[in-house]
Amino acid sequence: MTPVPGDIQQVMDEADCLFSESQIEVAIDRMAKEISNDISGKNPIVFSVMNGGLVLTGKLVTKLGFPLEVSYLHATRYRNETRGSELDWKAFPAQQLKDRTILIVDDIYDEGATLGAIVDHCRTEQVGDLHVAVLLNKLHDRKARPDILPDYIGLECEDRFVFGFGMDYKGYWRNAPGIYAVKGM
Ligand SMILES: O=P(O)(O)OC[C@H]1O[C@H](OP(=O)(O)OP(=O)(O)O)[C@H](O)[C@@H]1O
Ligand code: HPA
Repeated sequence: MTPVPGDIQQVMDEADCLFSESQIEVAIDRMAKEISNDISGKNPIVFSVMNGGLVLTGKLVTKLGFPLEVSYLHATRYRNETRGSELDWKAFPAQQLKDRTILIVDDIYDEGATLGAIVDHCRTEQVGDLHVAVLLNKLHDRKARPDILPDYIGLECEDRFVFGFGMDYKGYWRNAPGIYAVKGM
């Protein structure tokens, strides 16, 4: 058996809980209502931004009571680190995006470079109608593309490294049911 790295359990034990599971559920319910008002009846494709968007996407789509397709894309720039670097496109959307209504779903809007690249790709592919949903907006003045703001934001947090509900600490704790901040970060 490959052991879990030594600091992983300790990070959870010492973390500050920023949002509980029930607070997150309330936020997702609100997002689902807002999204339904905007794209119900538009035959959208919902793209989960892997890996972080996985948990929110799963929760969110069960609350959208109209026909839609679910798919994924994978753009990553943190690679299990706590600082982002250059963006690596691991999987572009497989579908034709031209003239489609698209909903991009991700866990966190931090510096925004990831979302910026995804929006640029969607525009290049001439999507019809583009919407972006994120669970968490991290509040700071380092946004790479201040012109791009997600249409649907679940919660806002202070400028700390967070994990849980899709977000990882060194690849772990995406499965944590709340949102936590690493002690001292
Ligand atoms: O706003 P930014 O500063 O660009 O950061 C946000 C992005 O970073 C994380 O992905 P990550 O690169 O960790 O990939 P992963 O989800 O596959 O771990 C997160 O899931 C977002 O997609
Ligand atoms: O604070 C964060 N936590 C986890 N993943 C992230 N990706 C960007 N920012 C973060």
